[in-house]
Amino acid sequence: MSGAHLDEWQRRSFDISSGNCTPEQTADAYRAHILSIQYAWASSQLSQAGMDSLLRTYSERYAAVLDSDDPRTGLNNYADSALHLARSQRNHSDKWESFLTMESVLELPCVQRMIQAGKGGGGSLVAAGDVNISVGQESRGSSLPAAFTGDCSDTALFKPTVPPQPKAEVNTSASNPNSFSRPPARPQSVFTHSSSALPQGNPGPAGGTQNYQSSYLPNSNTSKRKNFYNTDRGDGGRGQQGGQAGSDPQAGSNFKTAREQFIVEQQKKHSNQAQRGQASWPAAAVKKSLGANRPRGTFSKFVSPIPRQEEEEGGGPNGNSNQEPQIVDERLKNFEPKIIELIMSEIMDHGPPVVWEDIAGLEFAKTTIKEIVVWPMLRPDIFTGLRGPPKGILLFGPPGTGKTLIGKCIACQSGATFFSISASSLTSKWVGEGEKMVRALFSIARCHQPAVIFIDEIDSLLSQRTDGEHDSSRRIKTEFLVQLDGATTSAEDRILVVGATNRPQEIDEAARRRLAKRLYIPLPEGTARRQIIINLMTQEKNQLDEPELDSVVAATEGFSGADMTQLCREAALGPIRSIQLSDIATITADQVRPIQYRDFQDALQTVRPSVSSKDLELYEEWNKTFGCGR
Ligand SMILES: Nc1ncnc2c1ncn2[C@@H]1O[C@H](COP(=O)(O)OP(=O)(O)OP(=O)(O)O)[C@@H](O)[C@H]1O
Ligand SMILES: [Mg+2]
Repeated sequence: MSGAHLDEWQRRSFDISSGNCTPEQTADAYRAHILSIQYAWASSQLSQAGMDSLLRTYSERYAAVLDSDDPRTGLNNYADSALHLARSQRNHSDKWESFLTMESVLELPCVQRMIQAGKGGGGSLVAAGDVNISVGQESRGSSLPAAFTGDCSDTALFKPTVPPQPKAEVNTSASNPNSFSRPPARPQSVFTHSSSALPQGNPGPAGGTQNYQSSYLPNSNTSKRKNFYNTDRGDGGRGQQGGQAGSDPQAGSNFKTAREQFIVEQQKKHSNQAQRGQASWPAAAVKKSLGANRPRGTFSKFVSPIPRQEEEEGGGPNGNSNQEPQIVDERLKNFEPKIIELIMSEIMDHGPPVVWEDIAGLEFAKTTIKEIVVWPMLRPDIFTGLRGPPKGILLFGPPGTGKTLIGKCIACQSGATFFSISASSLTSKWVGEGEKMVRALFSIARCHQPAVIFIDEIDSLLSQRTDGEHDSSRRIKTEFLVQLDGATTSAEDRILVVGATNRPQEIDEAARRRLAKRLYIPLPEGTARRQIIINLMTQEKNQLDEPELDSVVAATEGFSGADMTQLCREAALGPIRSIQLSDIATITADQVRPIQYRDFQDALQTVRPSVSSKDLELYEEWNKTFGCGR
């Protein structure tokens, strides 16, 4: 190779090995390597054997970058996300149809140009600035050039309403089975380079539309280069059309670009399905393009709307006896597995079990929640029509009064699928992902009915919408309101949203309306505080008698449940503090003295109520205005 060429090669190799390259840059560098190898061979700077071996190595590396769905090393994931972003525009409407029909695609100016070029014969099908999709020459017996036929696999992602007619004449089932390129999820020729700034040249080897020509290549050996291109055209043709082999059958005989392989497989599948009278190849294309080989873990059933087995056995989506997973797939097919996985990880199975008796006081709130959550879940047949439970509950009150505890209790006692969602799990740095998460959350909840979606600190998610706020958080809120309103849920859906907050005044008024049952969770009264102490003290050795207990209860007026817990913890440390330092290493657990009244007195010196009376007034006020308590 020439010096300039080698310098360039060296620079690119250094870039790749530096580890600082993005997958796109790595792919570009490999692509450039491949071109350099071809040009070096065409210019007699490289032997045939050398070219074969180098080409194989670098094509494999390039294909690995294309196919890898690791976002740090591959492009497949990128395509996956991008395509999902595009597809998510469909929202929940299963009846959505893309405007991309066969007719509308045919009317596109660039397609018209290609058709014209194809009809004209001999002319270039693709202009220099045009995209990278040509895979060969005009298909025989078809008015469409093969370039366009290949492109159909891309548009198939948007499910054209008119399924493309099978084109048996371009079926290339006789293609080389030894191909080492896997079908790419990102359908792009290995040799594709779409830069319009580069001079137009002949298509590169293996049928790619490579228009790139290195400016520093020596001009010698023009005839060989020409021959090379002719050879490779033939080679590409072999893949696409079963045409004549190139002058050197060894050259790239095992090589097929990832895109070629992809198209070949699509066409094969397409013609098979056409023979069976089916037209489901767009779905197959989606599946292929989105890296179906990715390990999906336990959530695989949500990903693929049409299982591969079914396709190959000839059963259509309706011909399967296993109907239930199909329905689940249908409802979740618009969501990325990643998002579904994230939401599923928020399902709370069983934490430490909490029973209603663990919650001291709060009788009204507990009864109301049982009415709304537990009974309707048990007897949905009775709780219908006007008796139907509300779709949303808001638990509000000072900090530490047991709102989260109630949430945990609902999780354990309701028998519903319990999603415990934090605002942070619904927000994402990716634009558009936040609202997708919200949509996915409700869709998954719909699939796992009856379901309770518990959102702690809901104020951070549904605070008042302001002009200055970030657009994405605004969209998340809007999506949430839409979902809460049940516009996309039917009346029979048994999904309950329970929000908890200690800042009810910050909640958006639209959200407030949707959380119809607003329950005040106040500071515990005397009996509740007493109950908390008894509950906690039964687990410990203590010598607290009734009058002492009464005086502790009296001394803790204004304490929240959390403050009471803190007081008991502090008092429980009293016996430990009374142990001599010299004994602490040797004393047995039995020798630690029981907790006594004096420990509580000491603890009361350090533990103070965490809620001020001024704050309390605000809650009381809000409860009077918006609360549903008596
Ligand atoms: N009514 C109660 N009965 C028993 N324990 C309680 C009660 N209220 C609070 N606690 C105790 O206080 C701890 C904190 O309560 P929790 O986390 O439910 O408060 P919260 O109302 O969610 O507070 P925040 O608004 O700050 O989130 C609980 O783990 C529990 O130990
Ligand atoms: Mg809480």
